[in-house]
Amino acid sequence: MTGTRLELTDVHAGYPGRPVLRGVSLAVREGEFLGLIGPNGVGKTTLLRVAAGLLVPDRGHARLGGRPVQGIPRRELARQVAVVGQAAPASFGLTAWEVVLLGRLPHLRRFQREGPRDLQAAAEAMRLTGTEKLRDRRVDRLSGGEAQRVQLTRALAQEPEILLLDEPTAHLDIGHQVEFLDLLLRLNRERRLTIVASLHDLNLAAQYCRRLVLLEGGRVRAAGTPEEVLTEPILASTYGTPVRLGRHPVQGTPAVHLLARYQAPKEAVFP
Ligand SMILES: Nc1ncnc2c1ncn2[C@@H]1O[C@H](COP(=O)(O)OP(=O)(O)OP(=O)(O)O)[C@@H](O)[C@H]1O
Repeated sequence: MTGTRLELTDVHAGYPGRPVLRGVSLAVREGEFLGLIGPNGVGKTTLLRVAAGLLVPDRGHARLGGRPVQGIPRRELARQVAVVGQAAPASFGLTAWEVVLLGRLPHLRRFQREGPRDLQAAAEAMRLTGTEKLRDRRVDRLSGGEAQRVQLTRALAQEPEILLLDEPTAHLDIGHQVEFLDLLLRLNRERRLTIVASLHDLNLAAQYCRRLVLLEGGRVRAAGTPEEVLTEPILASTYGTPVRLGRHPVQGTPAVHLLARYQAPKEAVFP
């Protein structure tokens, strides 16, 4: 029996004049790979920010290993939780290697320089994500996908217990999407890294996550296995568009087919 790593209890959170989460409760078990899904603006990023201790809930609690996230000193929190956000943090002029080394900061004392152990962790993370080729490139001159892979590398160099990822595949081509998610799954299974990722691609979410949490209206609309959450009625009402559910031909996981609502008359289609 594995324990709960991260727990949100009746969390209400948002921004001045804009309540977003209105009573979200969820528990993430140790070694779990949880997918967070839901329409634009529903609060996925906000939930991840609360979990990372970057946003204080107005009501309710976020707990990490049973302790209130807000009470955990910053550096200690950063040794436990790594975040890969949608927007890369400002890193003007830094090379990929320098950005990856930033992941070691929580492990260093003030003014302490990186030692062999830190250099090794950074190099190992680059090897895992296949970003060695980008090592000496300036990150502000990388493509969106390359920059995203460097940010994951920084997060892995941090050697966290929990990885929180906000739309990690947003800028990636299909080859890199699969490579990225395969890597996450491998880290999850082989190193028991606990992962929470917000994902818009419901098919990828179904293929990679054993459990999904669907947000709607600031609350959890559905939580469970992909089969339990990805149903035609739930998706149609949450996303406001009809869908058809099928099966992935190889993995057997739910496959969501979108239905175009506009049918062009045949004669209007150019040869
Ligand atoms: N810093 C902010 N100040 C004010 N409002 C914000 C801020 N950040 C986000 N919001 C608003 O809070 C709501 C939830 O945003 P959030 O980014 O959590 O949604 P999301 O589910 O991650 O969306 P998406 O799928 O589009 O990335 C949105 O209406 C957004 O406009």
